[in-house]
Amino acid sequence: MSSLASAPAFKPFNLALIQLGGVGPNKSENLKHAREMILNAANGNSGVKPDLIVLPECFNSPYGHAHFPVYAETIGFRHDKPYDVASSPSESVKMLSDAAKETGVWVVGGSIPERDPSDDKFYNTCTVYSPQGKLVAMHRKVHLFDIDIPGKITFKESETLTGGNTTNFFDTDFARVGLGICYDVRFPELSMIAARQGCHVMIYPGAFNLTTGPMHWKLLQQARAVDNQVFFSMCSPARDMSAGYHAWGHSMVVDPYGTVLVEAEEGETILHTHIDPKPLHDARQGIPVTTQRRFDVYPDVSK
Ligand SMILES: O=C(O)CCC(=O)C(=O)O
Repeated sequence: MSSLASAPAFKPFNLALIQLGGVGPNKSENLKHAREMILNAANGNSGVKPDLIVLPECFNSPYGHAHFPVYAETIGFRHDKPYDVASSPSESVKMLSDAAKETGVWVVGGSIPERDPSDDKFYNTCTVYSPQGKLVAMHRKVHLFDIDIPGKITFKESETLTGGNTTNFFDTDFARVGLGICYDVRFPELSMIAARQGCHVMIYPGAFNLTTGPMHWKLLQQARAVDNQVFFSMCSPARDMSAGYHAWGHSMVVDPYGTVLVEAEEGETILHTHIDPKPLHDARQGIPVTTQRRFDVYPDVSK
């Protein structure tokens, strides 16, 4: 959870999504490659450096409920307490913080399996770093990916994970950014709350699959973008058919009209986009749903 002080002014910025490939069983290799890709992304596109770099869900370990406890790291971050990265027990936190500091860019560190020693539970957790390398925000996936589509895909994150119980955003000098992870996108409440708390952009590291990816990956991002008149972006791992989980890829950025600004294919790539606040302001002015809500008709969602 983050402070509800007024949101920063929304300014133009450059966003880079790393559709990371080659995530395998060796965590040190995964971290090394993710770091190299952050440095590559920070070199920018035609000399335009990004302000914010995003990694995908579960970037330091294979994806699957059996892997989470094996790869889990203690992070120990709390939004209401100062956090010292130098004494963090998490090697992933240290790498992400160093990479943010070295490049001078905001980093949304995808997600990693987290173990919280205070309750001895495991979470799917996203951490966020300022350009000074400070860990400023954290989001634990709220809605666990438990689905069963016979003959296609059965997945049960709740076998080993616990869902987080907070909504989260962070403030930069260019936008207020709301956080979610993958399956969270299916629950409009999370992004609706973030938008009503002043978020301009939603970033959801994610890893849809070859069944639900073609069905819903783009549709859900467009829906959440249009519902809330915000920019919406999900960053996926690259597809690896030799891995246990086949990610859909297709990382993308959608504007507040629902227009897809950029979309990857399935392989490893870095997507660079310029985010211009104008479509957000134009959409809200021209189709003013954000001021036309009838909370008298649905008071249970008015808080
Ligand atoms: O919602 C879906 O279809 C996929 C979700 C997912 O892969 C995840 O939460 O990791």
